[in-house]
Amino acid sequence: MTQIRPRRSVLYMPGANERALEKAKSIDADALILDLEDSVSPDAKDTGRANVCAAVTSGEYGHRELAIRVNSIGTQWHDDDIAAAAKAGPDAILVPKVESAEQVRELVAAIEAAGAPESTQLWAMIETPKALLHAEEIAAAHERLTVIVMGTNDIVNETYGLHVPGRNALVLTSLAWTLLAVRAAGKVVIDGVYNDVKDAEGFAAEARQGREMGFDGKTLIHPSQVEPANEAFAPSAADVERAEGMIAAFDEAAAENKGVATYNGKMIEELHIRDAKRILAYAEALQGR
Ligand SMILES: CC(C)(COP(=O)(O)OP(=O)(O)OC[C@H]1O[C@@H](n2cnc3c(N)ncnc32)[C@H](O)[C@@H]1OP(=O)(O)O)[C@@H](O)C(=O)NCCC(=O)NCCSC(=O)C[C@H](O)C(=O)O
Ligand SMILES: [Mg+2]
Repeated sequence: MTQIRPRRSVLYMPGANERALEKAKSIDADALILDLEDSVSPDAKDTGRANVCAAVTSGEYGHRELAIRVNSIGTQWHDDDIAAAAKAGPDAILVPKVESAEQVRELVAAIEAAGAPESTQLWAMIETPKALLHAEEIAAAHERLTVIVMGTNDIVNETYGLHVPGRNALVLTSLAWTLLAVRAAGKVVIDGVYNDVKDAEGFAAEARQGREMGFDGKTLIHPSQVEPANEAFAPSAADVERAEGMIAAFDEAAAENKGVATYNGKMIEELHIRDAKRILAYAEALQGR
């Protein structure tokens, strides 16, 4: 079982917001996206860049995975962002609005040329119609690309859609499609943000929906969303108990040379045991968090 890295809660924060960067040291998110793109105004880009690089090199964020979201390819800030981020060496450099496998390969070459440490992964956002149509090639384009992040705000914007509870149109066109493409490439995929920071119920419903679809976690915009995201995407005590029971029942059947068993009246085969073991590995990875 490959090492599981929990990414239940992936909290964005504006790189120019020093209070948020400070507060994040005590927020129980699995990962932080230190943003230089949409949440940072043009006149604050240089300050944001300096802040996020200092945050990354401070070593004060404990187990939290740190990603720097740079500005997209072709913007006036992109090259300086890549150079500074590569030098700071975060766990990941997140690039928005990626639209092709060729761009992924160019980005890997750029962060390597800028001296990024081996440990710095590339994460890409899929958030435009062209990116969605190329999701499969993007996800499979390079082994250094390990995580895909959904940009649902930009997708709704670019498709002239509406933000509605249940995200019907988004689920059918963009979310399910990208999830399949990323899983086919054996990568990690994180769901988009929920914009109404005051609507805890709506957030919980959307986080549950993302969990049921198979997303690995959810990107967040406010600290109040962290705990409900952690709960939605982590195996519950009941999940762990069921996984242990399934494995025990299957082992008993296997001892009698049977390849199929039942647990609580439901059929279990090898594929169910693989998932049960993944759940136990995930629960173990969360121990001590
Ligand atoms: C949305 C906000 C602007 C709301 O901010 P504010 O009104 O300050 O919220 P609160 O007063 O409730 O804040 C309470 C305390 O929490 C701190 N805080 C708030 N947000 C964050 C955060 N994201 N990370 C860390 N800390 C945070 C406040 O400083 C308060 O602290 P204190 O009172 O001193 O204890 C704000 O939440 C915000 O800026 N959120 C992030 C916005 C962002 O990063 N947007 C970009 C990503 S979304 C996106 O682009 C997705 C994708 O590209 C797409 O296309 O979908
Ligand atoms: Mg976006």
